[in-house]
Amino acid sequence: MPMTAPDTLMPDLASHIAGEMVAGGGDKIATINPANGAILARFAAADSATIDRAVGAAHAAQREWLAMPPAERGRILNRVAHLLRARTDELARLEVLDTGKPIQEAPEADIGSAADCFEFFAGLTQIVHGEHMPLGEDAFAYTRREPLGVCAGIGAWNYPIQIASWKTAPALAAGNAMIFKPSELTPITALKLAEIVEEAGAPKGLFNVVLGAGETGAAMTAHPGIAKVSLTGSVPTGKRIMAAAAETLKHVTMELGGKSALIVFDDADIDDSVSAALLANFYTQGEICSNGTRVFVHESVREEFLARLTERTEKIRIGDPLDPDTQMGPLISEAHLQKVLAYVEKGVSEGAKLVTGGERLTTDAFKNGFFMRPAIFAETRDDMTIVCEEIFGPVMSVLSFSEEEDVVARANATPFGLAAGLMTQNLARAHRVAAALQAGTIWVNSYNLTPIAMPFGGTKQSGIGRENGLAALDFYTERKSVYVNLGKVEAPY
Ligand SMILES: NC(=O)C1=CN([C@@H]2O[C@H](COP(=O)(O)OP(=O)(O)OC[C@H]3O[C@@H](n4cnc5c(N)ncnc54)[C@H](O)[C@@H]3O)[C@@H](O)[C@H]2O)C=CC1
Repeated sequence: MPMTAPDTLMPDLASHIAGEMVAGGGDKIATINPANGAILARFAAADSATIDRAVGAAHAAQREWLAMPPAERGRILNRVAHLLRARTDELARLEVLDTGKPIQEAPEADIGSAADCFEFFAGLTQIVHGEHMPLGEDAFAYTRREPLGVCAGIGAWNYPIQIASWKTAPALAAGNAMIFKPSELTPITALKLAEIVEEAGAPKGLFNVVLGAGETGAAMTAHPGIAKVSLTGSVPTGKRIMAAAAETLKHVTMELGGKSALIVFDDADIDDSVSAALLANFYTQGEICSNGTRVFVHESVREEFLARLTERTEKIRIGDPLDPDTQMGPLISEAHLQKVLAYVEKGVSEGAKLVTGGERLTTDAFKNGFFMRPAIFAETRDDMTIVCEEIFGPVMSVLSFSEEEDVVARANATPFGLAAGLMTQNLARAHRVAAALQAGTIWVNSYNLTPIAMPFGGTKQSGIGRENGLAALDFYTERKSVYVNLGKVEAPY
């Protein structure tokens, strides 16, 4: 049993392969609590020998898994959902320690979403089946929907167990095995998920977790025994993984970054619009890929909107993320905080008006953590850096507009296409604008809700493929066509 080092909260972590803790031979990495900078645990990155071992275990377990009746596989995935719910408090606390997100959020948005996902895909194991094609008297064809084999999942740090589940549940439901690498910044809860999947009755090795940073992810992407890579991460990492996956022609799913728009029309309910803008920018400290960070407000309601928005933003309670009253915790790391603060500076230097926030919190309660006040910029232009680039922190840009056609064109003028939102009471406008916006998800009179039944994913440079919904199964299966001839074989020779 590993010992807890005197300066860490937990014992050393290790990759989880076929039910065993496997210390990798790679770099030593520490995961820290962003609320106070303390080291939570250390681990060694998985090296290529460790990844080989995970791939071997996954192939063996996948054969066993596939031999089980689909209904039995569904029962096991349902047990995973049940165990996740039963352990919500413990898992939510770990997620908060590792990510800094407020404990107000984690039980539902993180652990609840993970459980919902296993439950949804548990119900689908029996419908992963093919089609029959009649071809006349003497022939027919049918398709089989077969799993890809061993899939790799690579995660970001903002929603660790949710990302692990959104990849693993559909992969397993379709008959695959999964090797998951959480972000090196947030490795803890994926390891808990591995224990839970085994406790639920899945064959050991069906779901493995390898720890490490980019090098480990790159070794997974290059591995010939892995059939698919599903990434949640930034656009530059997505491009690197896609290029590397081409060497072995792997399937890829890419859940990448965004710079989404939220459009507030003049007939929208103003308080609801402010609520949507807050949810679209400041939930999880603004560290959400689908955030609507370009808030376009109709010029006739802009002043009123901005006043109410500022008032509510200044009341957001920032503090210890484990305190149930806290509404915003620290950013994930010192480096990330510095990056976000640099964007705030850039906004000011390019002439945007900083209406509120944007500064680091340094008083006693905050001094070793990575806290900042949520920032709102007004008087922004479409060409400013803060309006063009993904910041991935609590920084909102408010822009104004007068014409629907013009605002839709401006909302679409970005290489990203993950999500968008619109606030209006006009039904025809809602559907017209939803159709015209170039994004994978559109929220009408809401923002950032991701029920598992609804497919989620990006267009343009925000991604390829979809997670969740029935759609996700397409990205974890292949169709095999079987042509059956009942007559004589006709040949011209
Ligand atoms: N579309 C979506 O569903 C979501 C997208 N994101 C995006 O993720 C980004 C923030 O997360 P980060 O962890 O900072 O992203 P990142 O791109 O730096 O890292 C993501 C993961 O990729 C791994 N990685 C890095 N280099 C790699 C390589 N060459 N080969 C294989 N793996 C590699 C990292 O270790 C990490 O596990 C933002 O851009 C955000 O928009 C975050 C959450 C959801």
